[in-house]
Amino acid sequence: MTDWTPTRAEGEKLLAAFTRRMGRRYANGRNTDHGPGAHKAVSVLSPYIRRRLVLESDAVAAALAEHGPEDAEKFVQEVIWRGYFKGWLERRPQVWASYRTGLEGDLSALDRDRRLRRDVDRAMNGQTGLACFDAWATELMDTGYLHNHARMWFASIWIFTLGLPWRLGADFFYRHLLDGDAASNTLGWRWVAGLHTRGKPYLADAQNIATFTAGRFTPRHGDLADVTQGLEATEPDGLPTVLPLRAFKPPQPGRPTALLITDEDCRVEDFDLAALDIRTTATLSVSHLRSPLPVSDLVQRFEDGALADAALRSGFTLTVMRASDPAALAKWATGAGAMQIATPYITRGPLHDWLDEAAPSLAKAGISFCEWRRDWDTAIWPHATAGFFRVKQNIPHILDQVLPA
Ligand SMILES: Cc1cc2nc3c(=O)[nH]c(=O)nc-3n(C[C@H](O)[C@H](O)[C@H](O)COP(=O)(O)OP(=O)(O)OC[C@H]3O[C@@H](n4cnc5c(N)ncnc54)[C@H](O)[C@@H]3O)c2cc1C
Repeated sequence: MTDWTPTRAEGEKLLAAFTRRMGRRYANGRNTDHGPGAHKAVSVLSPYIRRRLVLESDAVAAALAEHGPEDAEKFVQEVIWRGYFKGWLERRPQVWASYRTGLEGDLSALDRDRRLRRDVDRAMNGQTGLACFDAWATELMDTGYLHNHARMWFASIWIFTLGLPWRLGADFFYRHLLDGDAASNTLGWRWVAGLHTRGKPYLADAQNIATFTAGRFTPRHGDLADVTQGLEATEPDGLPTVLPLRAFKPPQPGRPTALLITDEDCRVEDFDLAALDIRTTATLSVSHLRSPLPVSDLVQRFEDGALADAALRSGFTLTVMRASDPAALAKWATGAGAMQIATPYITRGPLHDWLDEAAPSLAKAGISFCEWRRDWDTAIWPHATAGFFRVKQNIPHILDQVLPA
């Protein structure tokens, strides 16, 4: 597959190599999971797109230029799913907060319930006896990647066949996926569980698995649960209200600035850095915040590499920080005489939570926290209030806003 070199150059190389496959070939072949080392029908760009080592707009522009709007339609839509999920969680941050609280509850239940712990351990270690599921668990841990269809089957089997708490499965993914993303992962699991499109759970079907693994796995029908109902009864109040997008402050030109680079967006060079009076620059590693449990070494290494690459491209000498004591952020900025921290927009997720904890010490030190939001997000998020359909209908309009004519 790929050696996962976490750089912008490697991401762009992968993008260039996959561009000729973004048309009909992608639309027809993308659902087949050929297994580790053979994911040729999909781009495997997600660890790069997730950190904006590759931009969604560049991937979409490449697909359209090579194949035209009709043949590139499916690829474009898939890339836009990511923006949809991110926008959806920005508009319903309550869902992220309840995931985190619920996960804490599920983890304490694991401490109390030996049988549950045994079953969850078996599932995570690929020891359930269900060949396809065990192979996906192993692939995830060994490579940090799983094909989209495998993610759907795996989550469905975890929830409905094995009867395990969905948040523990989402946490397992989040700790191991190189592309682990608070929005796509949490909402992907909720979608399978029937909590996102309420009442429509995703059913892992034996014949579908055999067909779309090209016969690598042939589970029997009786191995998998018949799913008649999702988990919607566990959230009787339904989805929370859609909130307005949160307000944010853009960096002020000329003010003494501390530039912060995180794996939220590893291309700070795209922003107008020359307008800022940059006094200090730091990378902040945050992957360990993904879960109360240890996050995989592959994820940590990818993040370290991506941050080092971003730092090198920024051209600044910098401090390497790890998100631990939230008060350290204000100390770093004031220590350099900065009055504002500038960073690409931080979406809902563990880093955002950590920054909430850092906010009182920043306010006390008189430091404003400033963000740049990319046009891509600004164009998609206003439509991310309900199902994907609303975004899909607006794709031509979104593309007009973000792609040069
Ligand atoms: C339970 C579950 C959990 C998931 N967790 C994550 C996650 O943590 N991070 C993540 O980036 N994706 C997640 N996905 C979405 C999807 O599986 C991956 O984005 C995709 O498999 C990445 O592989 P690729 O780059 O080869 O995709 P390609 O098919 O080549 O697609 C191109 C790009 O489009 C985006 N994309 C494609 N499909 C989706 C989708 N369904 N949702 C959101 N974006 C999409 C990705 O950025 C991807 O790199 C999850 C899906 C499910 C069902």
